[in-house]
Amino acid sequence: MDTRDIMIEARELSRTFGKKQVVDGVSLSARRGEIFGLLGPNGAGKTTTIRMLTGQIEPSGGSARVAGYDVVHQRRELKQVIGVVFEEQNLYERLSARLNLEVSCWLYDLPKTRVNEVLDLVRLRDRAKDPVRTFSNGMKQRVMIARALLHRPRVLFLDEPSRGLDPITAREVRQAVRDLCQEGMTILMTTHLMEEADQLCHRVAFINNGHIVANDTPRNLKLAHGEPTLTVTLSQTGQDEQSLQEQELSLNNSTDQAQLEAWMREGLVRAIHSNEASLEDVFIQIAGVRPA
Ligand SMILES: Nc1ncnc2c1ncn2[C@@H]1O[C@H](COP(=O)(O)OP(=O)(O)OP(=O)(O)O)[C@@H](O)[C@H]1O
Repeated sequence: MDTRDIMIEARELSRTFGKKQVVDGVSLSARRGEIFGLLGPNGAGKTTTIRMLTGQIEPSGGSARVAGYDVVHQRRELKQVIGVVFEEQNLYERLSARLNLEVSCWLYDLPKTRVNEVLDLVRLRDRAKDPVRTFSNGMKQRVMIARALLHRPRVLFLDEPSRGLDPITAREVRQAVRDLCQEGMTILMTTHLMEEADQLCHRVAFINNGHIVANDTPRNLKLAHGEPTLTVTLSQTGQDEQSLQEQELSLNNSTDQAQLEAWMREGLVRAIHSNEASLEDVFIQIAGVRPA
């Protein structure tokens, strides 16, 4: 792989606040066009890691480069190639989406011609004239993403992009993230929603107590650590369809395997469905705690 394709690279990144070690030796890398998910429970160190990678706070140890720039020594260059969207919404509610973006263009000396392009990227061009206060939370989140894209960043950092959103608006935001990735953007996002990460991220790192405890594709993690199960639909001898019942069996458990063989021999099995382990199951198995 061409090393120029590595857009985010952290090596043994650490951060203490007072005596508290909040991030402890985090190493990770993300390639161009990849959506990388940093997953973990509250207080795990996700936001602190993003704040270091975006040059907002200095690491206490280790190093990191984003789009080739050192996050401590090349902060000015770094700011020009990254976009950052944090959780709190800080839009001008009374102004239209377009005006919100134009104000940012004016503040940062960017061409206003870019506004239509970013509105298209987040699929909000048709609502551009409406005041932001009339938008759903998902639409507001997309305006914030649009604003972070005005200066054509190469790497986008999203902290909990769907926190507090209902499932439909969260889906709109996920679609916007996918669209950006199609355009070649590298995205690092934090989330404690395992299903969201599973659907969206090419690669995820589990972080717990400031440590990365796993780092791989969601599929590999589920294959390596997840316990697949079977849902078996049974009918009891001499009874009709009404008395069907479902049982869940583990594929890695010899007692369950013997049970399934016995049911098959007795002709009780009506249907079998296989269930893949969820990323949440894997997280609990590896980290020993729930992700949220
Ligand atoms: N400026 C600070 N001063 C002192 N402690 C801090 C500071 N910022 C974060 N912390 C502490 O560091 C730990 C990790 O916080 P961080 O915000 O990185 O976690 P997180 O994984 O993003 O959690 P959440 O999902 O709740 O946002 C927490 O215990 C937090 O209280």
